[in-house]
Amino acid sequence: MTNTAIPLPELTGFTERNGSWYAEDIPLADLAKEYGTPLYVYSKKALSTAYQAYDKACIDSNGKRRARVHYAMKANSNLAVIDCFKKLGAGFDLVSGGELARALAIGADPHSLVFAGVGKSAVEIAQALKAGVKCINVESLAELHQIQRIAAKLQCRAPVSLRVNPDVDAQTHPYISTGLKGNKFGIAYYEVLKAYREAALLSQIDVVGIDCHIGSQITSTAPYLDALDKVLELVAQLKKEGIEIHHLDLGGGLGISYGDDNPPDITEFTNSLLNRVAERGFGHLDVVLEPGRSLVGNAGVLLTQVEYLKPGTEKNFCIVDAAMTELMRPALYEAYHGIVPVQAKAVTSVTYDVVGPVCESGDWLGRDRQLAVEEGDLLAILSAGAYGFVMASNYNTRPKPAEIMVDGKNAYVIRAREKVSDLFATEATLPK
Ligand SMILES: Cc1ncc(COP(=O)(O)O)c(C=O)c1O
Ligand SMILES: N[C@@H](CCCC[NH3+])C(=O)O
Repeated sequence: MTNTAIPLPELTGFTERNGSWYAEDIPLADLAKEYGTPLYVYSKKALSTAYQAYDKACIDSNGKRRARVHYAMKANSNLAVIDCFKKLGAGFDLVSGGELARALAIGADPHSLVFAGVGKSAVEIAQALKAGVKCINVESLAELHQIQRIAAKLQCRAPVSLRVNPDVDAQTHPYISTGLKGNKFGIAYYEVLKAYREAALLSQIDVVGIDCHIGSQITSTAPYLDALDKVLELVAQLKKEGIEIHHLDLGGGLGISYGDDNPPDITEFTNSLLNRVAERGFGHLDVVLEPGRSLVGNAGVLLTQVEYLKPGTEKNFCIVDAAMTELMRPALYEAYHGIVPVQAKAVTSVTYDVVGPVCESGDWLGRDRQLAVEEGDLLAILSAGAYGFVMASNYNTRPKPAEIMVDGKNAYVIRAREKVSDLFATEATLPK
């Protein structure tokens, strides 16, 4: 039992039965025994359920598709995860040449790829153009001209959307707000029309859409609707000027529940946005949605073993074998993740800070948690499917953990644990 005041998030693929936690039909303890810890475990059922919730709202009551999901793979780019979404019909939102390579490696249709990012390199722009992506989301005039030059050199045309910075407060952690005028992202609202006029005159540029993404872990629909209204005003003005937009990219950012957050339900949220687009008379536009976290966040847990219990006068520490190197969110954003013992134990519960072995006091995974645990027990850190493994590092020469996908009674290794020797295999000492 965890006696924290914060409730556990609602989970699809992970359940507690008679005091033991399962991933679908497999006890988490069996996975830890077979594959070791720390270990990322994902549920295929949870991925599919979240995707289907979006897809349901993307199709109107007459069976017409009004929006498409382009999964933002930065949240979790394991090939098995992105392949699962590809098979369900998703396109992808990419932010680097590396992510483009992943999409191509699973055979994604280039026309299902949107390439975003505030600082795309010339090499990445050329890679995207050569691959034939659906659209490059442009974040500055300087980048627009860079794309024009590269497309001229490659003798191709570049399909672009301009990313609008609507100056809307997404009411999220300041590090992951992207739609305020003080953020580095997008083109300032008052400069967007001018930028479109300029884009329309460039020989290699095809203006195909408009884009907006206001932040991440957003738990209310209101800021989306504010941003959407502002974007649609621009689309109307562009139409008057003869600049036709074909698609409207509303970005991602819908939050999940980590415990006591209360984000809107995926289908309701998507319906609110798409209904607003139709009400304002823009139902003819193709809508692109770029969710990341809301598709994968609650589809993954991080398993870790208790190494030592260290009682103290100020604090009691539960020292585990996972750290900020496996899950950086608490250290970076003071983010909360539910933590549960994988098998309930009849021992006294104590308030602990759950911390890792890394040499930083910021290396904590949970603070002030009531846990009934003994050394050697397993803990599951919940809601770790998004921005978990992808933000892992090798700090302290720690190998990155394995990732496992559970599908019913079956478990697959979708990434092997790194070997320590791989971590310095490309380094060399100086010649004598
Ligand atoms: C442009 C863009 N699209 C989509 C996303 C996905 O966001 P989230 O994982 O919050 O849905 C992000 C990340 O914030 C982003 O920067
Ligand atoms: N890494 C962040 C989200 C960043 C979203 C990408 N723009 C998190 O863990 O919450």
